Amino acid sequence: MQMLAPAKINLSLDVLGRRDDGYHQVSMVMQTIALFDRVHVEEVSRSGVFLSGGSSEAPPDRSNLVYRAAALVLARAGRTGGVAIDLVKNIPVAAGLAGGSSDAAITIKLMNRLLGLGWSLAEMEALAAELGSDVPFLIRGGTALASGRGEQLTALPAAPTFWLVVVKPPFGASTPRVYQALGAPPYPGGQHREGATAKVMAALAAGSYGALIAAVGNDLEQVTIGWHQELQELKEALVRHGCDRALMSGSGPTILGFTEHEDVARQAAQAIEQSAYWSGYGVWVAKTLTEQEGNEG
Ligand SMILES: C[C@](O)(CO)[C@H](O)COP(=O)(O)OP(=O)(O)OC[C@H]1O[C@@H](n2ccc(N)nc2=O)[C@H](O)[C@@H]1O
Ligand SMILES: Nc1ncnc2c1ncn2[C@@H]1O[C@H](COP(=O)(O)OP(=O)(O)OP(=O)(O)O)[C@@H](O)[C@H]1O
Repeated sequence: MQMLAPAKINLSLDVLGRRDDGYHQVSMVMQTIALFDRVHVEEVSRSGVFLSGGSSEAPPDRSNLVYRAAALVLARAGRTGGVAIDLVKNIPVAAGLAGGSSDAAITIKLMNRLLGLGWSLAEMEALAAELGSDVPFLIRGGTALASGRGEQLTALPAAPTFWLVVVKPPFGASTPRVYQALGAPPYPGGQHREGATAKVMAALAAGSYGALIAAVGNDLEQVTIGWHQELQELKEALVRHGCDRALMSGSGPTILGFTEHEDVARQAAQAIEQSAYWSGYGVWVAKTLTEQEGNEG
């Protein structure tokens, strides 16, 4: 039994404050996109979790979120049997695209089905929250509002379909380091400014791509782009090559170019790929997914 695990992007990421437990209070609009890892699971006679595949940056050992998700499901379900899992990585690692979180979410969904556990989506989301803040959203995917530390979800109207040029620099960004560097409020821009999330939600309610790309924003950009000025240049290059807007995803360092047109996305992607200046940068083109499309994957 296998399923595709989609990458996620943040259409907005407002950091509202720092909590006592080391996390930050956030309000963000999350969206899945058609850039996928693949997870294959089957039952085996030996007990335990047997993981293969992965990549040099996400090796198939006990540190892998797929391993941790599978072990958690077996323990919580009280099963003594075993599963063999093969992971094919395509989503870049430590990129701000929540690849590991998506692999973990899909592992929970696959094992729920394979082992006939009968858990509801809400039950799976609760289990997912034990593995990371982004994991619950990836149980359903599509377009959703995430609050709390990112684990409290509210469904939103599906975003109008659009295309993304996804550019991953040849370096990663550590999510805890980025949040730590942001520190406590007040943040530049003012503590009581209207964040991007409210504007993105209004654009989604209106079904307007134009309003949406005017509204997108990410409070963590200032940290990661502050460390890597070339990311600002990359944003400008994507707009120069035809994208309507460019934004960092999650804690970065991946930069997204937004366009309604597949051909514009492919041309912009090709321009970055062929430029010696951006050598070593990984480039993908992906469209947005609805919850329904994610489930078919
Ligand atoms: C940047 C985002 O990907 C945006 O969607 C998420 O906010 C981060 O989600 P994630 O990678 O699943 O994060 P977790 O694995 O839960 O947390 C990793 C670390 O990031 C920091 N962290 C994470 C989420 C949050 N709301 N506040 C935080 O300060 C904490 O230091 C935490 O120990
Ligand atoms: N299956 C996996 N895929 C990717 N990374 C994994 C996996 N399992 C464990 N990891 C570890 O988790 C870290 C973060 O991985 P991931 O690719 O999900 O980060 P990210 O794209 O920055 O996510 P986020 O947007 O949630 O911050 C990696 O540095 C890696 O060591």
